[in-house]
Amino acid sequence: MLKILRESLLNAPIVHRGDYHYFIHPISDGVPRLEPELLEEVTDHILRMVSRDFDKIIAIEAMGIPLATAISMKTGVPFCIIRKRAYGLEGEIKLSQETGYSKGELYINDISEGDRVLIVDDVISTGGTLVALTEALKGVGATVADIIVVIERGDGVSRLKKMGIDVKTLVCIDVTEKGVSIEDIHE
Ligand SMILES: O=P(O)(O)OC[C@H]1O[C@H](OP(=O)(O)OP(=O)(O)O)[C@H](O)[C@@H]1O
Ligand SMILES: Nc1nc2[nH]cnc2c(=O)[nH]1
Repeated sequence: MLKILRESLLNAPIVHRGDYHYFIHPISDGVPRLEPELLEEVTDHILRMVSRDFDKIIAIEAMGIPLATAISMKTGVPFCIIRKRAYGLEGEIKLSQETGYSKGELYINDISEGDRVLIVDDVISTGGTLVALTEALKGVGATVADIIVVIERGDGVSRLKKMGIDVKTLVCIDVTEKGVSIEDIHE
């Protein structure tokens, strides 16, 4: 299982973003092209790992979007995108995102008290993005049914665990300038 994901990660090129070794992969970048077989392998696996008890899917721009689209079409559940630009709508919530290589703002719209959400994203690294997002959702009064992230690197998952937040991932990798190695695959 997860054969296409595993092989494609082992072939992922690495570039430098400052001191950060950034891997490039179809699921996390859309580059090189995302083949439907890989998207299907990953989203079918996600649906086996999560509870089906959610009424909204939340995707973080940009690379949560193809995952959320596929999951939405398979489940019939709508998705909202946490955007990197403001719309100025009533009730919009702004949060600060900090990753290992970037800082910016994210904007939440159309999530309300009582919503049961599935959060989906491509990568977790420092966990900065998910810490900010889960805190904002708590403020809104939404319930997080599950958080599922395809690729785990770094200590973000344990950082969230210490806060009492469980993040499920499909694969845990290590990244050096030589490339990606697989530490654990959650089949
Ligand atoms: O755990 P963290 O250190 O917070 O990193 C994880 C975040 O980094 C990537 O987002 P990025 O802002 O690069 O967006 P992209 O999807 O547009 O590549 C990824 O999609 C996560 O949202
Ligand atoms: N594509 C990609 N996305 C990331 N998000 C956090 N770290 C990374 C990384 O190394 N590569």
